[in-house]
Amino acid sequence: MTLTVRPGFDYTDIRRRAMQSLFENLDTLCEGTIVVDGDARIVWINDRYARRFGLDSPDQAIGREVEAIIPNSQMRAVVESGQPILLDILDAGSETFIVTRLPLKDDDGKVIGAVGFALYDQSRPLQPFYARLGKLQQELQHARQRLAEARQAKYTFSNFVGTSPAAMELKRAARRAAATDAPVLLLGETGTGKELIAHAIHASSHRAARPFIGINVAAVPESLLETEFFGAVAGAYTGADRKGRLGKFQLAEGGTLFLDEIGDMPLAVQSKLLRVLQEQELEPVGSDKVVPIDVRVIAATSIDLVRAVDEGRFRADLYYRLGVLPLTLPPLRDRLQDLELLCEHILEDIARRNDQPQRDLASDVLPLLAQQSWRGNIRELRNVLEQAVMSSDRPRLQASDFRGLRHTARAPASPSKNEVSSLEEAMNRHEAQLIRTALERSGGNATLAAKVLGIGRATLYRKLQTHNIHLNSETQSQY
Ligand SMILES: Nc1ncnc2c1ncn2[C@@H]1O[C@H](COP(=O)(O)OP(=O)(O)OP(=O)(O)O)[C@@H](O)[C@H]1O
Repeated sequence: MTLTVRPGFDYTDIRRRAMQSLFENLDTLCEGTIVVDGDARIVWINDRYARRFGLDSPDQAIGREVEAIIPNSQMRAVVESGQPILLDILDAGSETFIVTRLPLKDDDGKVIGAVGFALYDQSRPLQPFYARLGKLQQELQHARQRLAEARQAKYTFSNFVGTSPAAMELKRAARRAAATDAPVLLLGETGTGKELIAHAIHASSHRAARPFIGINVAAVPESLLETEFFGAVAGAYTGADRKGRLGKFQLAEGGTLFLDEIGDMPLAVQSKLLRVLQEQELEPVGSDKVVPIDVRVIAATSIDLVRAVDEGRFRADLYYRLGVLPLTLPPLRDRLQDLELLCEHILEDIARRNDQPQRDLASDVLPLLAQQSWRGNIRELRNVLEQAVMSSDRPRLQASDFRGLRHTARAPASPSKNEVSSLEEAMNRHEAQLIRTALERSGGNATLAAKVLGIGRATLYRKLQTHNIHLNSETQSQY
């Protein structure tokens, strides 16, 4: 067809010249030019490109399948699909090219081949972009790695120090829980190691390679809790921001979500959480689409959850759902047998963190520590040891370095209200109970138990006989 839109101008000729000039310019300016036929066999390749791929002359390439000369070539894909690849990176062994590939069509529009131009090699004009890209990629990789590390479990069961029967039983039960996928409810006073055990359960579960995400329910303002948990789509007004954001459930996908202080969760959020746990899917705030989730939940609380249920502050159905595997962490005062080991472990940690030699404890310190009530449990023990380390230069800490700790025996438990008996009988029973408790808490160490009770060791042995209390051979060997 001859176009004569404007007299004196042959548009077909101009188009032909434009194409020819484009081809010739690209051929001269480019690192390489290649033309293949409908079977992706090389019809033409320029000198420079042929040499790049180890040929002495372009003739050696003619008629051969393009991949035989350029192993990663995508020319066949262009021939087969008829679609251009306008910008791509061709990895050619030690070199990388920016390439463009166009299909060649006959007058009927049938694909009869393709032409490819290697625009630049990376050592030339794109070098600054490559450098920048490489740097950004490296930064991204580091950031991803840091994030992945932050989302890994920080502790394993080996970090849970303790060999007392109570600690061993807890670890056994927690290991059993780790082998299942059921929700776990960690109960216990503050500082007993609930968070540590949550990490350890995740670390030895089949989800270990996936994220561990923790959230302290009590620390998040009520108005933000829903978004924090379930996320929000862009545009949903959540009081925090208008941008969409992922919730902790989505961040924990495939892994474990640790809900600390679950007892502080408002009732409205409890209902939504229950639905999510039941349905295994959630709706981000402001969205009408459900997102399936695969997350194992470990919840923890230091409040009396049964009482919260009785008082209507915590949903009974959620309590049962979360409490499939309840684990109660023993308070420190019920495992004083572990006191020495814990102190050693904590003092070692303090020394490592401060890059100082490790301190140890004089013989009068453990009995003093054993007398404390430890309401803050191991966290409080750590604080007390840290303070003593800071306030003293002695390599062996003395009782006098523990200012603020009092030498007082803790109040004994009160006898049951239902018991009615003679005073002598009650006193005897009470004394036996006190001795048993002291022995239990001092891990069977009679010297420690005698100190806690404020009596001599000989007196203790006499009383053991009177009350027919036996020491097993394992604990006797420590006296
Ligand atoms: N058995 C243990 N062995 C060693 N360290 C422990 C042990 N239990 C707790 N700790 C340490 O005591 C501190 C408090 O533990 P953690 O935060 O796990 O307690 P928690 O029960 O979750 O407390 P809270 O209820 O206040 O959140 C941490 O530094 C933890 O590493």
